[in-house]
Amino acid sequence: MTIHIGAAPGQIAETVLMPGDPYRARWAAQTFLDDAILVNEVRGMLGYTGTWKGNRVTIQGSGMGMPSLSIYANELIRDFGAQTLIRIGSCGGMQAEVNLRDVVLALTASSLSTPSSGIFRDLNFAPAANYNLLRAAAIAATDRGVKTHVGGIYSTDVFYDERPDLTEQMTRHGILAVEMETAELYTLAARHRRRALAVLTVSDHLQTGEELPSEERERSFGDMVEIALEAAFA
Ligand SMILES: O=P(O)(O)O[C@H]1O[C@H](CO)[C@@H](O)[C@H]1O
Ligand SMILES: O=c1cc[nH]c(=O)[nH]1
Repeated sequence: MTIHIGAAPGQIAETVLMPGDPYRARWAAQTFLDDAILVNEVRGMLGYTGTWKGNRVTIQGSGMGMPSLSIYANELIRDFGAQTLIRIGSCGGMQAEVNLRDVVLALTASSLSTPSSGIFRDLNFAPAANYNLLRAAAIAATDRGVKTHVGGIYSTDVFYDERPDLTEQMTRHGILAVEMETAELYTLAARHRRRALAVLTVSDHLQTGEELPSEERERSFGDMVEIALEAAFA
């Protein structure tokens, strides 16, 4: 048990999927895991542990933004021994070819700052995915026939952005999508020698203003969860 995760020792699996939304953690556990049990509800940040094809998996909400994810990822790694951490999140498309429902596999995550920025100071550390997870996820997505993009994403601190110039620069430099957690997840994984990946679903588009209707989200998010599970145990 830690300050933010009430699970007993041994209740967290070595493989952890991390959605921002705790209700997505519950839905994914109930939909994809066998024998899922609730292992955390501190602050309503739900976590479940069960099995997928016989493999133990925990699905733990991270909350929104890098400071929140940083708390959960740190405790999962340092106190519960998590080895593989895969974010399953929504993102906003930033390129014309990145459409609603597409999956984005984050090769790298650029950011203006992360909770780890104080460590790097003026060094531009490049947070990057684990290659084996990324490759396995790309194969799983192709096998499922899901339109998938692999490339750089942008992890921002603010959803309501007052710096449109930053979005413009990111788009200009080929960044595929924006979300709010991956840069810190990849940085923590590098620091602690763990495997990390972000598998994202495009839920809206910054240039076109399109949004995925809520009733269609579940099917699209389902592809993302299964790609993450297949990559974790490839
Ligand atoms: O759908 P999740 O995983 O929460 O991810 C995205 O959605 C939230 C913003 O609405 C941020 O957490 C962002 O990263
Ligand atoms: O952080 C996010 C997540 C989804 N869509 C966005 O535009 N931003």
